[in-house]
Amino acid sequence: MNTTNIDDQKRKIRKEIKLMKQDYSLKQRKEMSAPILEKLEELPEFKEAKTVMLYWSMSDEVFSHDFVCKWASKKKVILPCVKGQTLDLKVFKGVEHLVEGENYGIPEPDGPVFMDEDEIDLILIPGVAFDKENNRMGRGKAYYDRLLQSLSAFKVGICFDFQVLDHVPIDEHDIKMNCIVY
Ligand SMILES: Nc1nc2c(c(=O)[nH]1)N(C=O)[C@@H](CNc1ccc(C(=O)N[C@@H](CCC(=O)O)C(=O)O)cc1)CN2
Ligand SMILES: Nc1ncnc2c1ncn2[C@@H]1O[C@H](COP(=O)(O)OP(=O)(O)OP(=O)(O)O)[C@@H](O)[C@H]1O
Repeated sequence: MNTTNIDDQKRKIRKEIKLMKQDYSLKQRKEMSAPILEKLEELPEFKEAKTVMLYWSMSDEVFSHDFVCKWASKKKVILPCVKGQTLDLKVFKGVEHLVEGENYGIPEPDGPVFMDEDEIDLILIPGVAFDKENNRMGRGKAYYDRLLQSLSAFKVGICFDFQVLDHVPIDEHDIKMNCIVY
């Protein structure tokens, strides 16, 4: 199978998942998110982690805002910042220090870039779809694929249950998760 074909398959899945997500209100999404985040908190790798990279959820993802705030007083919490084709990492210092990011307007920390990538013990990664073999597909910009190439942290994919498929198409760049919580 050639790459174009895989990109086509991914595009089809992104469209299908997008339709399923439209069924949920913010209230429902928060209710669906709580038990997923509780599972994450039970993971030994999360409990032991001192530095974690989380994400500030967009309107169709597992709701993470309260989770980020909750854990920021107990662990060093890093968030991704869009910088051209790549992601910068910055330490979360509170909601009042979030600014609108470039391109997608996702809130991200202001302040200096966090350079100690090796210090990150665990990284929580949202995605459009995952499969039982721990494969992940994202929004199609390969931001996380590029970032993960240089990180050795424990990788946890996170999504709603309807986003776990039997099989997601993968190409040579895609990096597997260590586990998925949903
Ligand atoms: N919460 C969160 N933060 C994140 C990511 C993410 O997936 N979730 N990212 C993970 O990479 C990076 C941002 N990447 C993004 C890539 C695409 C789109 C997006 O809105 N895409 C449109 C269609 C594409 C387009 O605009 O051409 C869409 O999905 O509808 C948003 C963020 C860094 N921060
Ligand atoms: N490390 C990489 N370097 C250069 N190009 C890449 C890399 N990883 C993926 N690509 C290319 O970028 C495009 C998008 O990749 P892909 O569909 O895997 O992104 P994604 O994992 O869904 O997105 P994201 O990681 O942003 O959530 C593909 O055409 C892919 O071949």
